[in-house]
Amino acid sequence: MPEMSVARNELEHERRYVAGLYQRLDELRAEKQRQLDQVRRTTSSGSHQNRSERDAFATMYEDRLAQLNAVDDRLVFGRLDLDSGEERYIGRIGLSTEDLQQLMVDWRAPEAGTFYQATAFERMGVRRRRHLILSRRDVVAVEDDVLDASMLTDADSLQGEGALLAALNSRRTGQMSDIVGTIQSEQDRIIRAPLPGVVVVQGGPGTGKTAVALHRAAYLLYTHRDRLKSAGVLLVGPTNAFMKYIERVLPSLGETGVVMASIGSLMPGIQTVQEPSEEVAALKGRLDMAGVVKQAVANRQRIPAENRKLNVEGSILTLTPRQVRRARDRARATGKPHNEARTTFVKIMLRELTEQLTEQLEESSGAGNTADRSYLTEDVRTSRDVRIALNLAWMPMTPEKLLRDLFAKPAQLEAAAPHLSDAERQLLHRTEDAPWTEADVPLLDEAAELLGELDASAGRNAAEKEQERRRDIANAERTLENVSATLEDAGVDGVLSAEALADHNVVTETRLTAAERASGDRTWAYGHVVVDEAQELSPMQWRLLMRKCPLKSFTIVGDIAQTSSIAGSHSWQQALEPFVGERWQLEELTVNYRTPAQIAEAAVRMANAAGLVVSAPKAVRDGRWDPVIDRVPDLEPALLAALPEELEAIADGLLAVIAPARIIDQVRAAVTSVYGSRVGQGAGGPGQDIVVTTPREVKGLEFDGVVVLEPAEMLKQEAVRVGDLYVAMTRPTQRLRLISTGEIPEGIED
Ligand SMILES: Nc1ncnc2c1ncn2[C@@H]1O[C@H](COP(=O)(O)OP(=O)(O)OP(=O)(O)O)[C@@H](O)[C@H]1O
Repeated sequence: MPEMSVARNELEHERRYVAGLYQRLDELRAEKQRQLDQVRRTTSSGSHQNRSERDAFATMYEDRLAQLNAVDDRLVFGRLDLDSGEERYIGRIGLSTEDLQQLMVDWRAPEAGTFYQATAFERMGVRRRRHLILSRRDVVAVEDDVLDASMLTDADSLQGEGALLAALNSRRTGQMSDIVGTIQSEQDRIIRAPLPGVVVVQGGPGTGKTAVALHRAAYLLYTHRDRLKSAGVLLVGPTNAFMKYIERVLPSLGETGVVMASIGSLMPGIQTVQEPSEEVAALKGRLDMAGVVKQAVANRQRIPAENRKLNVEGSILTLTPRQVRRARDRARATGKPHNEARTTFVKIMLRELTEQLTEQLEESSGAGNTADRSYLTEDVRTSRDVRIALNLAWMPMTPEKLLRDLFAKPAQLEAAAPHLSDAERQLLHRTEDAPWTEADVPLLDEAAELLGELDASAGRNAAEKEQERRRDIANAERTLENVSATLEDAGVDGVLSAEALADHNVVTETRLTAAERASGDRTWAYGHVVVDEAQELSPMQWRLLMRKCPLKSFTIVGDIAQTSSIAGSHSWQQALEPFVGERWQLEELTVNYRTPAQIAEAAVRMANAAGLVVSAPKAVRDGRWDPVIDRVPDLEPALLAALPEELEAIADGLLAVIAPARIIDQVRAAVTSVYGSRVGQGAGGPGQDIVVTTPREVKGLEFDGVVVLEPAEMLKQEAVRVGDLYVAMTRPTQRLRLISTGEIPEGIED
């Protein structure tokens, strides 16, 4: 047969197969919808068990339906032809026929691993790897890697090059997409690394660190469901804009159970802004701030300087410093947090004061008079003087109040941080009504740890809630016992047994509640934490994250060379040593998938000329353009003149104008005056194809075209690092233009 018609036949074959997969997906969807409607129609008889039975099923069906809907786009992307003769299709989820014939394997299943790992040198039983390139539901192309010995190629060559390049060249939308069809083997190794321990993924710009972090979260949830279903996975990124940029990736991989949070939003109920001063952020990020917070709490447990007279219903009692000190020491010895230990302190003090009162009354009314002690205790407890004295000695305290006072009242800061210089204390000073910042979050969390629940009854509520949750789970378990084997629930993998259904139900029940409950609970202990752009974290932020995962199971991704915050890290060793010692493992990503070679090389030359050692990942592709450089007398007219050309070059793709913070407002105003509502912030919103932003905000994002304004200023701003300019120059997927009224930093021009 001529080659062309072979190819056409193959394409036809795949089209038919893929159409069959979609048909099965639609059947499952319809079935789930029907089951959901039925459960919703069932009126509950009102008993707790019936209601929770119904809710458990409704939740399970909703969850499945959401998953089946989310995987519609490019449902399948690969096929393996194995030595055994088996043809194995790889897709976003597993699919089977009604009688349990496997139609497609989930990409995370062990049987799918070879799709990403097999090379011509190490075939792993694979004869041919086929990439299916879909547009919506239709197969538009197939691309084969033939791995048998007679066609031996370079083992390092990229897998599915055509599919990969098509993905890399596609226009950016302001929302990251998954890379599940084209994961490369160095990335796959990291995605499938074992769950325990700390894995650090270091890689230059565009090497897929964020992509790897997200796919790893999905992989871990799939592979270690049993361990992670109730504890959950936390994914932390640098900013809200970044979280928005990546928010669709996990659902498209069929995962909704990950708690995603920016570093500034980790204190439930507290809204934060960026810390306006870098120096303040660095100071608040220092590990010794933990000691300052600790001292501030201790200072709220005060010994009066002298005796104090207290009026209790006309009797005058004496409170001595010695009494307070003894009660304080005994309360501290409980090891409980401040607000909880206060109960002990108050109990001791009330007892002693009641004894004093009893003695006084006995003396005045003659020995042998046995006054009702409980009545006297009440008198002491409700005395205004006593209340004031006990509060002065041991004030109940919220983390917010502690920190507001600490930063607004110089005397308190001096008492808590005598080791700081006057200048440092001055940096921390601010008014009581100042907004919370990202750098405050670890301090608030630290304070919350040391203070504990404000209200003793809050502890009781938590205990009650926990009891209720156990009751719910017990109910769910009874529900499952009641499920008859005839209830053939067609799950994603076809008809399930009653046992599988039981498993599924428990998973669904606890996974959903885990994610929901975890995100509102400051003290939640996660089973795994993924940290993106981790180079920016201050030591105090690390300390906070380490508390969130007592098992110390972390995936940490970042690039030390891109650190732009002065609170951030200079080395992974330095960042992690205080928390996990040497117990972490470094993985590196070496290929730049985002930036064309000409632009990536200019960024590296610039970094090297500025004395920064950067890992220079190998760029996958050449671009059409060298970086364009404009030296101009006036910035704004030059920018406005350049924009039409840039927009045209990227054919209505996404364009970012990155400017130093000093001029960002005027630049935004100038661009908006011409382009109006097309101009957005962050990664851009719907209908917005131009973004005006600072290097700091652009971290982790990417655009088809980038215009960098005043590059020399971005370079100069950072005394020892070129982070900002390096970050800005490595954002484009197609085209870079630099506009400067001053110098062009060394190295950019070849
Ligand atoms: N295997 C792959 N297949 C297709 N696209 C990929 C692959 N790996 C990475 N990419 C794409 O390359 C771009 C850069 O990836 P990503 O944002 O994860 O890089 P990064 O290392 O986090 O970069 P930075 O450090 O600059 O934030 C993204 O568009 C991503 O989808």
